[in-house]
Amino acid sequence: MEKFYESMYKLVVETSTNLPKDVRRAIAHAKLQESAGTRAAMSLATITNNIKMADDKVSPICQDTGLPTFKIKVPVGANQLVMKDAIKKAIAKATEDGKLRPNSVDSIDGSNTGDNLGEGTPVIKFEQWEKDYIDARLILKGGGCENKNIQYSLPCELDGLGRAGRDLDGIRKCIMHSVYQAQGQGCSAGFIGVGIGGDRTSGYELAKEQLFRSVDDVNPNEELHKLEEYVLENANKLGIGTMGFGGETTLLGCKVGAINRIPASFFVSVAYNCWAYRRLGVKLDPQTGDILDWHYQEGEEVQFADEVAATSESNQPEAQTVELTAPITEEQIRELKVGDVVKISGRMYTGRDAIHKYLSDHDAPVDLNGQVIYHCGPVMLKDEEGNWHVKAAGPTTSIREEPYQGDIMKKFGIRAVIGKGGMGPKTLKALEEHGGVYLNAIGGAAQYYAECVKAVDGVDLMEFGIPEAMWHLEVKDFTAVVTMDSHGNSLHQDVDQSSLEKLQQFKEPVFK
Ligand SMILES: O=C(O)C[C@H](O)C(=O)O
Ligand code: SF4
Repeated sequence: MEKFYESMYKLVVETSTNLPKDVRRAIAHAKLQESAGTRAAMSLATITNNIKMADDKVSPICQDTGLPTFKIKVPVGANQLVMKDAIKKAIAKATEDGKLRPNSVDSIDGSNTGDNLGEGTPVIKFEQWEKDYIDARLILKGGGCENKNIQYSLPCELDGLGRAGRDLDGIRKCIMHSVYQAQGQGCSAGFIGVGIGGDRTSGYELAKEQLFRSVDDVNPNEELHKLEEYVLENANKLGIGTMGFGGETTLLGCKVGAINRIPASFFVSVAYNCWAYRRLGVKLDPQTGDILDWHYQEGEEVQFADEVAATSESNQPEAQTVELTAPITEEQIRELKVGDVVKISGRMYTGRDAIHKYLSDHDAPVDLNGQVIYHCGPVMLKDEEGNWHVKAAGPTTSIREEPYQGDIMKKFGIRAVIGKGGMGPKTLKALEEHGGVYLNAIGGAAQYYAECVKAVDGVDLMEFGIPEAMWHLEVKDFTAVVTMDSHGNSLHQDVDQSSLEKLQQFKEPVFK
């Protein structure tokens, strides 16, 4: 097994940096559905540029490299303890090399272990089988989409769809609802794995297991196959679109599995995966640990080309492109409207969960008056001279900062926040009162945004760990879309409302 460590390192790096062929095809197909010049087309162009950049630089597709989860099938007699040790070593090395973000955080005191190793991380699950080779699969599922997983206990009442009973049609309603409730926050367009039955634990387990299926496989169970096709076709009529900006494609794949349940329980569990659907697998020699073959590599390879990700004014007559450099004035902010494209140059500060909590009851380490806060937890590497470099830096889900955001903007005079997925009514009200704007960046486009960062000028609050610290970034032409303005408009509120209306057309029974 002398090669097992090396093989696991390769698996981790490939999974984080090179999107599988089946996923690329689904994204390429989605891109064809969108009309040129729309926000959805612009987002998808950014996404495909980003996939290519990650390829070229062998760098993380998205900065959130998730909770590494390995599923390993072994022949009888294979030493699982040796494999576990080698996997942990490979994870620590990939973290040190900037291929994974240090993502293992103590749940009580918030400290980051720095190497992705810790109680419960990574997740490694072994299973014995009769075959004579090892099958190792890895999924890197980020937190934003993980937070959009949902479990239904039937019967239940669902927004827009009414009663979901204990039958195939009730299951159908739950799955349609799961796509609606995710909106754009899990970096749509997404993939869902659905587990029917089991208990709360095994139901979710089964849902995640579905994410290891190939995007283009055909479910051998005829009823489940029909359900998968139905959901894929109809979820795309909800109009949520890429990043929740509206558009033709909301869902890229739906896979459903079923296991038995006990009479009192009837769970439908949904695992939501973002477009950055990073899962790969290898077939290994059980003696040497050498890679014999890679999974998910069948079919055509889509190579995305560099392209200009632009919105044209013909589709959004009122929209404008505005260049901004901090410090920004209230007057400049009040001129912005939902739909405008903003290009930021100069300074911005990262701040996510720990920083927002900190700022709510402390002074800021820097003067934030007129400044821009970026909801981002980057992958950073320090060079030999002690200088920091950004390796991946896409936005994180902003709604988690909803309890703090408005108050913090007012307290420190912050004029713009950048994130993804939008924020709620409390922030919208604060933007109006204070003169602030919310800018939506393209979730998962971590290479694309890392390229906009020209220098790292400093860092504060490093005690929170790399993803949570306040990084001072010097950026050039950092592009994002105004989705909440200072006039009370929110694209997120509008898309949520219109998709709820569209969901209602799926109320009537389909599967008897
Ligand atoms: O943690 C992050 O950087 C992003 C997260 O995956 C998210 O989608 O919010
Ligand atoms: S930021 Fe988006 S693409 Fe990245 S892990 Fe989170 S949900 Fe996925």
